[in-house]
Amino acid sequence: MLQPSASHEPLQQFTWQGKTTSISIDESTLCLRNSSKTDSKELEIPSCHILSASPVEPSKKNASKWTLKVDYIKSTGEMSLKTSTTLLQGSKENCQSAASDINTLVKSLPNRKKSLLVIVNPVSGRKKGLKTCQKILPFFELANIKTEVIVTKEKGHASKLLKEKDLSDIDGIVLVGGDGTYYEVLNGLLYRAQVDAKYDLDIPGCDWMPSPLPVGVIPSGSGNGIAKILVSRDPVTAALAIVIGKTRGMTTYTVHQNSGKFLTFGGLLVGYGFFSDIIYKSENRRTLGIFRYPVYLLWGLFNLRRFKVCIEYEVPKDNLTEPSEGGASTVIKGGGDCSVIKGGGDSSVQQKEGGTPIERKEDKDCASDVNFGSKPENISVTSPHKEPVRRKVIAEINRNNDGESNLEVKGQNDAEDQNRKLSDGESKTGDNEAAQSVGAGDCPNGSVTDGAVPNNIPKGPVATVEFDVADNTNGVAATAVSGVDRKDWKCITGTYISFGTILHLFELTETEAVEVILCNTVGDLKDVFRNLVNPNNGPVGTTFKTRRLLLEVPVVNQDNEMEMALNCDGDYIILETPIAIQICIQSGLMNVFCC
Ligand SMILES: Nc1ncnc2c1ncn2[C@@H]1O[C@H](COP(=O)(O)OP(=O)(O)OP(=O)(O)O)[C@@H](O)[C@H]1O
Repeated sequence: MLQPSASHEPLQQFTWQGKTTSISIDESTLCLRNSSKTDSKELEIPSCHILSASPVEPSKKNASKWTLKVDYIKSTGEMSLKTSTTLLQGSKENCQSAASDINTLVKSLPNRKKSLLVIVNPVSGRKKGLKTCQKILPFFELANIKTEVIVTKEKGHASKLLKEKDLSDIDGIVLVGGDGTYYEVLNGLLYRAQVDAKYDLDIPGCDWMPSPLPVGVIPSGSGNGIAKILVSRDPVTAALAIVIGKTRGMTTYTVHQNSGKFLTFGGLLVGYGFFSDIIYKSENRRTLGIFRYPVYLLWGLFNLRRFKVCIEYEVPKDNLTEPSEGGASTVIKGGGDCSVIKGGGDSSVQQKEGGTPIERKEDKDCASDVNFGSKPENISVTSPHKEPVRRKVIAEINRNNDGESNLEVKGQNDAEDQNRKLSDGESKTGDNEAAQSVGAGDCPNGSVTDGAVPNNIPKGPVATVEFDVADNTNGVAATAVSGVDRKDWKCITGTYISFGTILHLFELTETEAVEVILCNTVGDLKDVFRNLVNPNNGPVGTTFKTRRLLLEVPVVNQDNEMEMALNCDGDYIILETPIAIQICIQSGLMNVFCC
């Protein structure tokens, strides 16, 4: 039997387009050469583009020539793949042995998958998931890739399935759906990877285990943002890219509550406000298909909600991107040894003696308070509200002989102290060395938003300290987030109509940093949509890059009802209490088929 040759030795002589032709194949290329001319290549096909080869009997009984049929993938433009076929005539033996050799070689290619689990969302987009699936399955069959098809029965099915199913015989997942289906698959796979590795999901900022299997996306949703970025919105191109088998790592994020409690994985964008309102509201009008987005976009523009937000973010060491100019934000650069700060309309900043100088940029339009604690031990105190309603809480500090402090809340003071408004510039400072973070859970009915544990407390159970506590009904989030080393962090506080990483996640798989876009004008929003179409349009609103951020948002709507949807990819989760959340970004966690 003729073996495929690593040095392009011809397999056999055939007739191709009327010319005597030799065919050779190695790991990189299948090559047809005109035998009469040396070195004249007639057709070259990358080996990974070959679907399969088969010997075809002559249709006429007495005909001696058989046909070698080679099905392969052809690029027909940028991000467009089609199938094509070439036919060669030869003897029965030549056709059979060449077909067998080609198939053996293709099967041994490292990127060629053998068995795929296909998960179909029958309700995504225009409910064409099953039809789309039927359209693409023959390509996998042609490429001798086994498939197992599972049609989801309800929301959450895909995620649950991937958490539980035996996947040992499967070497790739294909989803037929939209961004929400990708979100489910990603959550199922990454959750499973952490559980298998016995990782505790409630530890933000961990180096998570990557997905054990690559994921391919066959677009069948409404927006299909993920499909567009990875390969194409054309299902055939997407399926053929999976056959070729090239993969890459994808940036993903985890969302945690202030306490560290894990909320979700995600891989496309995360946002609240305008974007999540559109997704959340339009969910009830799925019958409109993709048109629900423009309809609710208009609705959203007429019902714009604005949010006072405080974001603290880590500055990536290799990528010190300053927030773009012009945003309604206040930024403290440098992050010297400053401690504390407090609510009220105008912020006050105190710098510790001998600390790194603080440079402050301020936009006068911004009603904001800013604080940035430079040391992990510092309490960082901020309030996203201009005039927060506050309550006092009496807490007792116990300091043991090793200098460790414990804070115990003893209770709130009486009604006359409630709703006390802090005067501008009023501030408390604590010594950096002794200060400790105070979490939301430490206080009844609210979150500590101001205060630091003074250092001059003698050892032993001692002091009583008063903390100002944000009133829950005001929706002020906890700000003293524990357990985060914020040495190289910055803070932006302002009023925004939305927030998101807006697809840029995909572009930044190598740098480990993602772009955060804060929109504070309708013009910014317009630019965001322009960027969705063409991500190279440049910065929008206030833009910065980071790997990790703490986000504090009030979650009340105008009627003082708790309601805030956090939009994660094509899906959302409802936040029901004032919340500070951590978003941690890690590159390369998801392995995805790409072009
Ligand atoms: N069998 C099912 N019945 C009802 N909902 C399902 C089912 N299977 C999956 N889902 C849910 O359907 C929702 C929509 O899916 P998906 O996001 O993929 O489509 P889409 O919203 O049309 O597309 P896109 O997010 O790209 O705009 C997802 O939240 C998913 O969890």
